[in-house]
Amino acid sequence: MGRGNKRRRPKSQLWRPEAEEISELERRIKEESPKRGWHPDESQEAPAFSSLPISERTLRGLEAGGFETMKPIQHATIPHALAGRDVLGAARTGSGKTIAFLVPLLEALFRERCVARVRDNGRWSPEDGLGALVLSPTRELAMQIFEVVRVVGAMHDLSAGLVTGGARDVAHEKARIGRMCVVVATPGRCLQHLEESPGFDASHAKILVVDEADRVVDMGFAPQLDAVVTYLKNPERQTLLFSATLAGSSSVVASRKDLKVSPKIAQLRKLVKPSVEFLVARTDRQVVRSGAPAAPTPGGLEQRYVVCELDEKLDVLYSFIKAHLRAKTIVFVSACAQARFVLEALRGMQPGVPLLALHGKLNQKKRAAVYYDFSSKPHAVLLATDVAARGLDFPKVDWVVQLDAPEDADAYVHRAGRAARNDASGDALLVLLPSEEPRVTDLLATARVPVKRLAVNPERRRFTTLGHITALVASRPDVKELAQKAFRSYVRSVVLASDKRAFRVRDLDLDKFAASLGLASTPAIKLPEPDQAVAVRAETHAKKNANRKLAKLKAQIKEAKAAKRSPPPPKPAETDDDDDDDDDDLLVAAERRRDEEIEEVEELVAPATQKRKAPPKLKIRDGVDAKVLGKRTVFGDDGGPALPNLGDKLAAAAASERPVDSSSLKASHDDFVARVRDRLRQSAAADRDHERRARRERKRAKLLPKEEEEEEDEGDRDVGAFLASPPQ
Ligand SMILES: Nc1ncnc2c1ncn2[C@@H]1O[C@H](COP(=O)(O)OP(=O)(O)OP(=O)(O)O)[C@@H](O)[C@H]1O
Repeated sequence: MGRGNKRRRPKSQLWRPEAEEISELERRIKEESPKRGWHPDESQEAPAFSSLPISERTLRGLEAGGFETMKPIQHATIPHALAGRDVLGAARTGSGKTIAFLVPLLEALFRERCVARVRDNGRWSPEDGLGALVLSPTRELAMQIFEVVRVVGAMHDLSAGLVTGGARDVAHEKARIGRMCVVVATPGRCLQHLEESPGFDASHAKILVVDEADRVVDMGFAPQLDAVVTYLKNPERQTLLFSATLAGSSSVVASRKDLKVSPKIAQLRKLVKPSVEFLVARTDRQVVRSGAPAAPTPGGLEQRYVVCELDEKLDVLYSFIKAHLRAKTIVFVSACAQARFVLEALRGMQPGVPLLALHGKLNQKKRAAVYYDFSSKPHAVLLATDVAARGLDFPKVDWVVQLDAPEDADAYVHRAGRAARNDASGDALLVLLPSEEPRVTDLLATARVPVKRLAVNPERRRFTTLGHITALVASRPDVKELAQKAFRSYVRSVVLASDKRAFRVRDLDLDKFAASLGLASTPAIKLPEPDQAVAVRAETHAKKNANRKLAKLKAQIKEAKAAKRSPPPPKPAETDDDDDDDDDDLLVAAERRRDEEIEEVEELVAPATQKRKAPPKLKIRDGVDAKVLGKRTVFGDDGGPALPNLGDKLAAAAASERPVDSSSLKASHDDFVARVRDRLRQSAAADRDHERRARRERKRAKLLPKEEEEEEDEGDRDVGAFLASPPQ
């Protein structure tokens, strides 16, 4: 239930008569609404929310959330949206877009439903079904929006529901969704309810909001969005589209004319009226309706990049973490398997800061738990895939480290935008391979991202994660399996990346990379030819989406047959995995696109009949050269050696943990490597057996239906909330 319920008093004591308030609001909106095309002056400070013609209920909700003064994007868009206009709003990450669309949404429903009740003039009312639909590309972002609805809408008599697919029980949602005035949803699950839930009527919905609108298109949700819109039949519908990169980084959209030509925008263009107000917040103070290029990342974000070899990345990360123990850091990697492996690897080294991982292979319950856990911790490291990149508002993130390069400038902007939110300061560090540097820095420069190269002092590279990781992988078959998966996932992400000028597998030293993950041999991997990568990617998606239901049905039939023949296989130890074949999990299919493609392509391109190349032998060098030992990079608090005092202090602190004497280090490392090599040889055969068994079990486990996990989640979380009191 909404917070407003606890403090409810008779309305007469709280509010003046609604009819009176509404007619005054309508009068003010008529008189005070800006002209079409208006945007705030550059010099104009954004005023308080109380200056807007909005209801006391919304004002109190805003006050309760600590929102008094508008942010530039709110100042620019809310007056237009209050006047009932369609809005296309673009502003940097963390600049307050959620409230920019929630305030007009709550106001429109308040005025509509009360007017409907008072005058019975055919406007929307709760009896008409859904009043407003908010679509977000990811579950986490939807959860976050829903939390803001609960705060800002706490004084309104509106019901609100969160519908995001995944582990939730569809039947449970179906029973309730028809009673919701406001639904915050992911596109896949929303469409499913529109198609299947008889009580869910969106035909009178007054408002459609699409948050992270470009991402919705990027993630392949455009067809679902189109399908959803066919259910919204109200000709008076108002549409609000928001995004951080709609107009920002890689594609500058400066006018309505550009809206027509940009293919990505063209897909969204259909959703809004031709008269849409297009507003871009260029800086923290400056809002323009059209205008010159500006950096798409927050002004308070210090952005740097370092260049290192692929096999040095874990050393770089470990050194970074040790130097920033009192920071809250998000580390982006390109695939779930990497997040899981790096988590295990770092945990064993106990760097002295809580470690968490957020990726698409966690079930929804765990993802929510990690989200809240990381949000509440003052210092922690979160290993994340792009699932966490868009729109998530983790409080006070100091650093964003992109350990694997982003696919493009938009992805960079969204990842980096997890820090320096809401006018705070923050730092972003991008780790690039030498082969990636020229192209990626070009892309960032074109997108006007001000990122500076950081020269890392090689003198400060002294330690390695290799010894620990090799021992860990040798002693833990489950971690070894993760390392192999991480290896394959990373390599495939490079092969399947669309920008071939930035990402080329031939530039990678795969043997060294495998060794840096503690693997005795380089895992065999069958890859599509580079010129087939795009086709493989597209085909994989099409197949996956088209065949989900059929695949599930087939799997169930197959499983039933197998059960008749033999007892069920033991459940695999790994319990985090979401079931990729979950029929209801439409969102995750797209959300995990990169990761899932990676998993699926493996099946597509490595048929059992194909001969595999024998994996090369373990490459542990006889001598101990700097590369094999790895390098420890010591960063100062500013991310590099720019502040020598602090950097030296940190280096000394790190050095005090482990001796720096290079000759004794070399001798003990030689000895260690020899022992590990013996152990590896002994365990290699056993590991191969284990791998085979695990692969078989995974295949069988994938065929198991998903109901068990969904039951576990049933009732764990609200599907909806009545913000103040249930609609009459
Ligand atoms: N008017 C305001 N006054 C104070 N704080 C605000 C205001 N509006 C938003 N915030 C805070 O700013 C932060 C960022 O807001 P929000 O998540 O809406 O940004 P966003 O633009 O949607 O970001 P992203 O592009 O990453 O989704 C939040 O913590 C929010 O509580």
